[in-house]
Amino acid sequence: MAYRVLSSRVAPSSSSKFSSRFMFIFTLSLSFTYVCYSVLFCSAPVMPSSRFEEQRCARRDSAGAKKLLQRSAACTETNSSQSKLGDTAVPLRTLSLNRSELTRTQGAGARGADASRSKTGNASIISASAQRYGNKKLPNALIVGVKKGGTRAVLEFIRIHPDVRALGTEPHFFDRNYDKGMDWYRGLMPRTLDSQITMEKTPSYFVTHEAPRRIATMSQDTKLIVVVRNPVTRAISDYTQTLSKKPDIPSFEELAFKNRSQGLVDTSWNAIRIGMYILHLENWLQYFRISQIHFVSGERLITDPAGELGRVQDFLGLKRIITDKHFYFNRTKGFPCLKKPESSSTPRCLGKSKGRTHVQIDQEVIEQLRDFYRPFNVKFYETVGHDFRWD
Ligand SMILES: Nc1ncnc2c1ncn2[C@@H]1O[C@H](COP(=O)(O)OS(=O)(=O)O)[C@@H](OP(=O)(O)O)[C@H]1O
Repeated sequence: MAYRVLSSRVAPSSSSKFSSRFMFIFTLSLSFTYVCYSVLFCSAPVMPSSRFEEQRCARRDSAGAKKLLQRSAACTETNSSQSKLGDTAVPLRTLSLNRSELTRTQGAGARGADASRSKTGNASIISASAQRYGNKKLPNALIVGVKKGGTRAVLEFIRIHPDVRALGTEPHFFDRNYDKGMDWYRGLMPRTLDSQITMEKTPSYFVTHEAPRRIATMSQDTKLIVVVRNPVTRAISDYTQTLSKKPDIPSFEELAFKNRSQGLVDTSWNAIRIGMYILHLENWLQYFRISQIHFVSGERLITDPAGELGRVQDFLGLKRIITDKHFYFNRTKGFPCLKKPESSSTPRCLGKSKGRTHVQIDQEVIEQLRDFYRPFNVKFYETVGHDFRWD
């Protein structure tokens, strides 16, 4: 038999016994090493260690906004569970992108996507990204008045700030459209990142009796901005605007007085009533602390826009980014305008309806109206703690 032949041929000697034992032990230790190696390292690609996965997700996060959208479910789950555990090693971030990511990842395409910002002259990359990736939120700050005070200028200037996103049109939610509901209102808002402030301006809110209560119902933390201007000049500006639309209306004097010789002013005329600032302010103070309301001087907004905007930025808790270097005085317009923004080739002034030539009003009429407004102004200065020097 073959076995017998073989056995007889290879007779076991003591040295061969030793070598086969050695081979057996060597093979066994090799196998043991292999098993240990497999257990320790080879399973990693199948079930990655959480630390490895954290680092991988973190690397992906820092790779930018676009890649963020391609995040794997594993990354999301990892981060979610971390947030539950309060682990801050890899912060939980869904679509709230940080500034450096946005700056790095968004190029000319994103800039082009934000048409409205380009139009306003400072389509920052961050704002463009906000429009694409942020959420629509109810405003945290409102420019509530006053009509013809300079509200458009404040809105257009403050929205240069990368941490502000503003609705360009006046939504009139808290006066005319309140019955449309908060979801309708929110839907009008631009998308904002978590770090950004959402704003809108509707100057008629300041004189709408229900507006303060309604705004306080939305949020008692809403920051309010009121741009005030000499009430006499404001009334003339208001009248000039109405006249441009309806040339057949009575003269300013006829509308302003019930009886001019007796100096009896018609306070039922809106152009007059709006300028009685203290009366409207008292209504706001039923719902908001005075510290929640910031008053911009309409006069200084023209002579020193950077100074006024500096104070607005402070009030909103923003870094002072808008400074002198953003403005130039346009001689043709006769007003400060925005300098050429980085993303646009043209400087930008406000439209033709801002900074109109006023209708000529008799100096005596102006004096009579000054006298009329003086006590209201004095009370207003005392309440807000600032003398606007309209007298
Ligand atoms: N930079 C700049 N450019 C143009 N106009 C400026 C500017 N800053 C303030 N103003 C003054 O803004 C006044 C218009 O105010 P509003 O924007 O609040 O008007 S409105 O209520 O929205 O219709 C407008 O009033 P009028 O001069 O009577 O037209 C301006 O005096």
